[in-house]
Amino acid sequence: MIFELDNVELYFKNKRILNGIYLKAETGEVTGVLGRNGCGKTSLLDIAFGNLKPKYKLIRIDSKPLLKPLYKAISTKYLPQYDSVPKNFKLKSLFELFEVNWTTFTDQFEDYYPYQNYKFGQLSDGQRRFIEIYIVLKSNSDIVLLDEPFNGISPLMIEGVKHIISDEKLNKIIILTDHRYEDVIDITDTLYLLNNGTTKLIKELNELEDYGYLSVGSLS
Ligand SMILES: Nc1ncnc2c1ncn2[C@@H]1O[C@H](COP(=O)(O)OP(=O)(O)OP(=O)(O)O)[C@@H](O)[C@H]1O
Repeated sequence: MIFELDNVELYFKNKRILNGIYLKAETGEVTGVLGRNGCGKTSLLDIAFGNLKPKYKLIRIDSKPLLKPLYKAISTKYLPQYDSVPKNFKLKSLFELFEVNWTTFTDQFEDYYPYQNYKFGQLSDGQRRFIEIYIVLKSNSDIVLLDEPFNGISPLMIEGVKHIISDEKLNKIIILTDHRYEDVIDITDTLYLLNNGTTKLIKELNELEDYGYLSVGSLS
C-alpha cells in the first residue's frame, strides 16, 4: 500500500502553519518526520489520521484520492503525544481490546509480568508510554502513526521499540516523528524534514544541518 499526503494547507487563526506538504509512505518502510518544536509535526499526523481538518489536503491510497477520513477508510492506529488510555483501564482488558497477546508480551518484556491486573494509572509514566506503544504497534492495522514514541522511555526500552518497529513495518506503513533524531534516522527508510511549513525529503543527512535543524558538526 502507498499512502500520500499532498497539498496540505493548515491555518490556526489566520496563522499559516503548513503549506505545500508532500509525504509519501509505503508498506515495508518506516517514514520519519523531523522538525523543530512547533513546526507542525503533530498537526501533520492529526491531518493524516483525519481528526484535524485543514483548509486543503489530499490523501491518496495507491494513487486513488481518499474522500473519507483515513481512520474510517483504512485500519489505522495512532499513538498520540500524550496518554490516551483511561487510567482505570486494567492492562488485561487493554490487551484484549487491542487483541494483543499478553503472554507474548511478558515473555519478551519480563519486567511487566506482575502487572496484568494493574490499572493503567498504577504504572509509571514511562511504563504507560511503553505499553501504549507496544499495543499500537502490535495490534492489527495497515497504517501506524507514532507521535514521539521514544519520549520518556529508557534506553533499553527504546531499543525494544526500535526492534518492534523494524518487525512490524514488514506488513505496515509506519510514520513517526520524534525529537530523538539519531534514533529516528537509525530506523527510517525515508526521512522528511518539516521546515517553514513544508516537507523536504532528506537524501543526505548533512541537509539537516544545511536547513538549520541541527547545528553544524552535530552529525560528525
Ligand atoms: N489548537 C490549536 N490552536 C492554535 N494553534 C495551535 C493549535 N494546535 C497547534 N497550534 C500551533 O500550531 C503550531 C504547530 O503545532 P504542533 O503541535 O503541530 O507542532 P509540533 O511540531 O508537533 O511541536 P512539538 O515538537 O513541540 O510537539 C504551533 O505553533 C502551535 O502553537
